[in-house]
Amino acid sequence: MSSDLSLQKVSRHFGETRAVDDVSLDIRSGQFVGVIGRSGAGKSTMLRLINRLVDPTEGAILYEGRDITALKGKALREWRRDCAMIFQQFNLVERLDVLTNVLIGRLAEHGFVSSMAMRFSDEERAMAIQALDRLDLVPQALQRAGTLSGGQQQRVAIAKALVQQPKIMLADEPIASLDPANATLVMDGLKTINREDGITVLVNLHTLDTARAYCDRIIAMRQGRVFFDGTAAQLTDDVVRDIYGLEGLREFNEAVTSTSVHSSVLA
Ligand SMILES: Nc1ncnc2c1ncn2[C@@H]1O[C@H](COP(=O)(O)OP(=O)(O)OP(=O)(O)O)[C@@H](O)[C@H]1O
Repeated sequence: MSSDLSLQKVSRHFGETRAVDDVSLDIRSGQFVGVIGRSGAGKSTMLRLINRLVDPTEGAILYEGRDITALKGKALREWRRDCAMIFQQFNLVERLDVLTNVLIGRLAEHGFVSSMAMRFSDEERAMAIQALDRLDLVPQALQRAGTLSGGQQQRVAIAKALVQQPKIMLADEPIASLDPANATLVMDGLKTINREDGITVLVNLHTLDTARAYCDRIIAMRQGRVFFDGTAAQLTDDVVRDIYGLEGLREFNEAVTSTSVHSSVLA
């Protein structure tokens, strides 16, 4: 298949710490993949490796057969546009309005001068409004981003990522700071984009039932390694207990009761 993402024996060490340790994965285009694991398991580092925010110590990452770890300059900027990143803390400019924040997602397409002036075409504005509409945020378009709720801000971040017209969306704990209702809206937004646009989604999550509710495939990491890679149905409590021990199962279940979200898309 031509548009697969492939991690081949990828490791990233920070001093003595093996944040990601000999990970090999093939991710088919259009999959919705959840990455779970305890704090420090290597989830963020794995997403950052794919987006090239960090470079691997060893191994290769291929996309459509091309080694993206070798990209530089314009090619690297294009790769970062192709794999949009969403962060736990939204990464918006709070003093700017929502529409402008979304349009900032288009800057990778602009030259230096037009970027500095933040000049956008009518077509780009229409694209941004359409993205906001898909996330039910048109009424907030002219509001300052900092005045929105956390869940709304995260949906703005998704709209901003959408106007990049990415092939992959990497979401690093996108619902960790949100209440269950807002978490559901954000996960539903990601799922809709995945289904309607065929964008591959890789999302780091710390709750099992969110991963089970939304993901075609769940990857569980522990100490930088992949310990489980399968479907939600295969990730039974028994498997979780084998992977993380009784304490791990309890920890996940506690997280589930405090922040569980349920998919309205899948309902
Ligand atoms: N820039 C860095 N410098 C040094 N150590 C790092 C760096 N980034 C990550 N690490 C270490 O690598 C390991 C994996 O961290 P990572 O953030 O990828 O885990 P995680 O599973 O995403 O955890 P969390 O859920 O807490 O974000 C941890 O031990 C962390 O301290």
